[in-house]
Amino acid sequence: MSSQALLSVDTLTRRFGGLVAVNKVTLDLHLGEVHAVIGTNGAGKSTLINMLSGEIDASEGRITLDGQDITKRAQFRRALAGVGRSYQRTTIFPEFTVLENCRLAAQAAAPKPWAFWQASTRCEYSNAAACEALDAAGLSAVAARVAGTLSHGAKRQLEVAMCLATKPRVLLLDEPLAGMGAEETERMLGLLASLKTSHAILLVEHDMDAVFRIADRITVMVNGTVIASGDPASIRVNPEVRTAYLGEDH
Ligand SMILES: Nc1ncnc2c1ncn2[C@@H]1O[C@H](COP(=O)(O)OP(=O)(O)OP(=O)(O)O)[C@@H](O)[C@H]1O
Repeated sequence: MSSQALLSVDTLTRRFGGLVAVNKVTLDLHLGEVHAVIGTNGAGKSTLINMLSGEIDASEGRITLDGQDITKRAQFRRALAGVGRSYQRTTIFPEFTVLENCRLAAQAAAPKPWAFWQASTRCEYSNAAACEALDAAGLSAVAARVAGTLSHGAKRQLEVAMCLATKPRVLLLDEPLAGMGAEETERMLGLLASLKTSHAILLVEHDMDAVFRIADRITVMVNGTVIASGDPASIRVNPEVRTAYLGEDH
C-alpha cells in the first residue's frame, strides 16, 4: 500500500504479570482498507484493540495517528482525535430508542460541559451526528424503535452506528459478526465495505469466510506474536498459518 498509514503500531507489547499477551506487534491501518487481525482464542487480539483505543496502557512500543504519537493519550482524547471502537459485548441501552443510543454516543464523544442544562434532544450537533451515523449504518428506518427490541444483527449494526456517531476516522471493530445469521452477516459486510472508503478499519473476527471476503490485509497472531501478515491470497497459502491456525480446509 503506497498511501501513508493513518494509524501505525510499532512493536507494541502488553504484559500481564509474567504473561506477554501482545508481543512486539507492528502493523499499519490505511484509509480505504480493512485490516483483519485473526488468531486463536487468547492470541491477544482484544488486548491489542484495548491498547489502540486507550482502554489499557501499552507496556512497550508506539502507536501513532497521522504521524503523532498517541501511545500515552487518554482514551477520550484518542476518541476526539478520531479513533472509534465497537465492543464484543453489546453496550447499547436497551430501554432507549435507536436514535437516543446514537445521540448519547455522539454526546459522550463531544461533551459540552458548559451546556449541562440543555435538553439533549435539542443538541443540534449530537442529533445531526446521530442521524448521519444511523443513515450510514442503514438503521434510519428503525430510529424510533426501542433498541432492546431489535434483532441481534440490528443491535450489532447499532453498535457500529454508535461508533460512527463519534465521527471516527479509524474504526476498531471487535467481532462485529459474532452470533449473526447468514443474512445479518451479509448486511454487516455490506456496511463495512461501504465504510472502508472513508475509514481505516481494524477488524478482529472469528468468521474466517467473512474475513477472507472483506479484508484487504490480514495479520495472524499466535500467543501474542504476529506470525504472518499480508493479503488474503498470501495468508491462505502460508504454510505456517495453515499449521498454526487455519487447518486444512482453507
Ligand atoms: N486483564 C487481564 N489480566 C490478565 N490476563 C489477561 C487480561 N486480559 C487478557 N489477558 C490474557 O491475555 C491473553 C490474550 O487475551 P485476549 O483477550 O487479548 O485474546 P483474544 O485473542 O482477544 O482472545 P478471544 O479470541 O478469545 O477474544 C490471554 O491469555 C488472556 O487470558
